Amino acid sequence: MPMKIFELAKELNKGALDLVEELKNKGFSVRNHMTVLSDEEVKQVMAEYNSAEEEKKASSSKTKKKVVKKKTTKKKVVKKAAAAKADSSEEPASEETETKKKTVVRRKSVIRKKSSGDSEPKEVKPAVVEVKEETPEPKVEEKVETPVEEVAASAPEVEEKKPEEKSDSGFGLRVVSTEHVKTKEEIEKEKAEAKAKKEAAEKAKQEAADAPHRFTPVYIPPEKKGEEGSSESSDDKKVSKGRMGALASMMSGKKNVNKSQALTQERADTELKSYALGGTIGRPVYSTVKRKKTYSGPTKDTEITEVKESKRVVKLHDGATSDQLAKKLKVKLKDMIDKCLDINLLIKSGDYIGIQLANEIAALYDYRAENVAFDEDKVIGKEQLSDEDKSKLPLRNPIIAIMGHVDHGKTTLLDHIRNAKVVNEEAGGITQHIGAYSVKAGKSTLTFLDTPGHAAFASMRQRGADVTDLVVLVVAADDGVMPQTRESVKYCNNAGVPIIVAVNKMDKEGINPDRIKSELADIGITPEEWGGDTQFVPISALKGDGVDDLLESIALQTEMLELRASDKGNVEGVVIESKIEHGRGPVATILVQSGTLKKGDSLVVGETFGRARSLTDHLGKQLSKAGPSTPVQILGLDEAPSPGASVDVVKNEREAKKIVANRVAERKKLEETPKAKVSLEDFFAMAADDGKETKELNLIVRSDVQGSFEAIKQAVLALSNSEVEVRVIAGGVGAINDNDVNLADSSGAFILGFNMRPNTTARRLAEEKSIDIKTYSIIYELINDVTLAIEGMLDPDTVEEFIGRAEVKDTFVVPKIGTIAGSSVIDGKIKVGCNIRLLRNGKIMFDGKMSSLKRFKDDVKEVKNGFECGIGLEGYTDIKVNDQFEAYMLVEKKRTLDDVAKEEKLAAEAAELAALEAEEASMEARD
Ligand SMILES: Nc1nc2c(ncn2[C@@H]2O[C@H](COP(=O)(O)OP(=O)(O)OP(=O)(O)O)[C@@H](O)[C@H]2O)c(=O)[nH]1
Repeated sequence: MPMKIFELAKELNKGALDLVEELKNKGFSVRNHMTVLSDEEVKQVMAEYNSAEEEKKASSSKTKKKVVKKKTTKKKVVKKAAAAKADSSEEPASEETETKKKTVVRRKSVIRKKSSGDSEPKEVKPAVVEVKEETPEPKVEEKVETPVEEVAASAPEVEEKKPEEKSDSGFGLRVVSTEHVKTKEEIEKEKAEAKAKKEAAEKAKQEAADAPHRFTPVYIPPEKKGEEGSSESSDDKKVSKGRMGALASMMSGKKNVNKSQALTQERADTELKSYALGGTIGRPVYSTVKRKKTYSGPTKDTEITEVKESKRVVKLHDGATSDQLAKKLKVKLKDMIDKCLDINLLIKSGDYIGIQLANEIAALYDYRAENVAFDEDKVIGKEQLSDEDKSKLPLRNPIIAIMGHVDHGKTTLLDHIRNAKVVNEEAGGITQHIGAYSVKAGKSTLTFLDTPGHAAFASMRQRGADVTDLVVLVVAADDGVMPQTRESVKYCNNAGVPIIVAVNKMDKEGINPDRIKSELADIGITPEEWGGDTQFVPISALKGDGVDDLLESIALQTEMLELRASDKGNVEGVVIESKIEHGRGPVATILVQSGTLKKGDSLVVGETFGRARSLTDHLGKQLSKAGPSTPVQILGLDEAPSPGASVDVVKNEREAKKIVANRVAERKKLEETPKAKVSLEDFFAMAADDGKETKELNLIVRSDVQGSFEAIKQAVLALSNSEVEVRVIAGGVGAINDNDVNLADSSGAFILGFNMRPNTTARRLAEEKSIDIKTYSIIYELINDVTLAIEGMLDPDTVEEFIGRAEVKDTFVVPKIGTIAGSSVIDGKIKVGCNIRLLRNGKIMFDGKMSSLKRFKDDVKEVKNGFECGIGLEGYTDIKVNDQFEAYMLVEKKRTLDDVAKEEKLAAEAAELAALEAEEASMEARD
């Protein structure tokens, strides 16, 4: 019965397509599994199939043996493969190679499983698979390189079996070759060819062995880092590392890219963008990527450029703070401070440095400081004369000041000179109090500076001394050298002003002029008759005795000084006194020091300016001009100038205003400059260390208006007490000037400004002399600071502070130590180092220091109430049972002015009581 192939395959329990293949091989004319086989064909196939089945059964035992054999072969292959690993590649004909060759052949075979389901194919399959597994892929590739003839020669077993299988296996297990199945002849031919090739290869190999050695490139994997004997250079490593790093970055997606990679990426992005833009504008837009220029090797030698000499200048307006200076010098402040120490200069942040000092500091850095502040001298046109030029100038009248202690007769002497000499000689004239006047003494004319009253004496003295050529030191013969006498001497020495001593009150009885000479000689003023150079003139200011001699001596002495000044050129002067008079406005007495002041001149006086509308001398006479050493009173200033202020004549009012504006600006700038805060207490801590016998607080007070000056003066003077005397030795209305600073320097006084600041030159001077100036705008603060200063000068009170009491219970004598009192603390505590009193029935037996304090045998620091202890006394052993110890500490307590006031009140009351008692006693005695 005809059947379709797939039906027959089903019958035979085979795959339809397999059957199609088989039938094709057997020469059946079949196209596919749907091909219909004729009845005969079906029978033929069935017959063949059955005979094959029988044959298969009969040969099943034989097949098993084959399998075993295959297994053995496999084991052999594995073993040989392992052995081959150890063998060198120089043994191409080894068994391993044979196995591999087999493998190569088998790789080209497809193993089909018999559909009968018996165990045989199952056993075969793993066998083949195992062979495959035992032959790793890379090895197969290696074997591919093996000459073909070798493969052919070494694979006879498999190849030879193929025809057998084909012939007798039928539908059994078969190795189906996808390639052409070679015939015997072909195999023989191939063998012959392979043999010939092998011989040729061996011959070539032999020739190669005989030939000279050739380098064979061999890949050596990179050695591990740190491995010894690494042949890889560091550069190679770097490159390799770089590449690997880049690769790693790419793999990880990290942006760990170098500059060039970044640049490339940037370019790529830019390009991408441009393409994107191209979509809209029709063409790609390229932008230039600026490549950063990098230094790629030596080009030019680097030259250190020196700052030109002309540029090594720091320009300062009179000065600068240390911070500003460091900035201008382009150095760190800390470095500058350190460097300044090299020149023994201690500066700190915020310190104001004047131009001179700034120049010194700048020099440390090869710079120089240039003052670019408004050059007043240049505008005024001041000239510095040489000594030779000065010696050619005409002589001028001497300026004389009178100094001395309170009530020694200064005013009396001045009055006498003025009344006797001025009034008498200038008959009919009415003397004007202008603070200075000139008198005739022989051929000379002497100009005396008036010193109005005790209160303002210090101020006038200071002013006078600074402008005076000679000082008459008045010393009362009945009183001798007193504090202000010494102070005057000190000041004159400091200013380099010669002295003539007027020994006054010679009319008094019981005086001892030699005592004065002796006392003054002790402070360096030695009389001529004692070998010194100071004239001592005995006078009586009250009676006028010796005054002519005094004037004569003054004239003589000043003649020797050869005082010269030009009556031409720039006018220079100083303000002696100033006030505002009702109806006249600001009035100032000026002492012309150089040049000739003319009526109508434009003036700059301190921080004010104006025109000299009128010039009046001390006799009230109007002058058209005033030459050197002439005191004149002027009207026409804008404000009342400060005493001591300098007077300059300028071209016109415009220039005067310019100068004044600059001075005001300077002052304001100074006010803004942070100043080191030093309390008056600090000052006095230093002053106290000077070891002065008497405690005096000398002050120089400058204020904006006379009223406040007087108020301040009265307030601070009122703070004087039995221990500290407050003295206002100079001051008044006006800016703190050079003279104030000089006076402070010589007298150790402190400068206080109330609504007043130092002028430019005074500030510089104070800086040079390290004089601290304190300024206030509230009187209370000023008074408070002075109070604190005084309190700082007061000796502290030592007060007793009770700390405890103990009772003696027993006494012991300890060798080398002495008597120890076994005591019980009954109040407070007993402390080591405290003072201790021994009381016996209330009587003080000992008052001193404790030598030891013990608890049992141990030294202790303190023993509290209720505990027992052993007490030893320094240098005292007579301690008895029931005695009491009183422990106390001596504590220093700062005293205040209130304390002093109370003490003084108590002292006054006690003195009054004592006086009363004394009076009563005397009355009783009389009765
Ligand atoms: N006996 C006598 N008394 C004199 C003489 N000179 C001054 N006096 C008196 O001493 C006192 C003080 O004289 P002043 O001239 O006021 O002394 P001062 O030094 O100017 O005093 P202050 O201005 O307060 O510093 C007055 O009572 C004078 O009369 C003198 O030569 N003989």
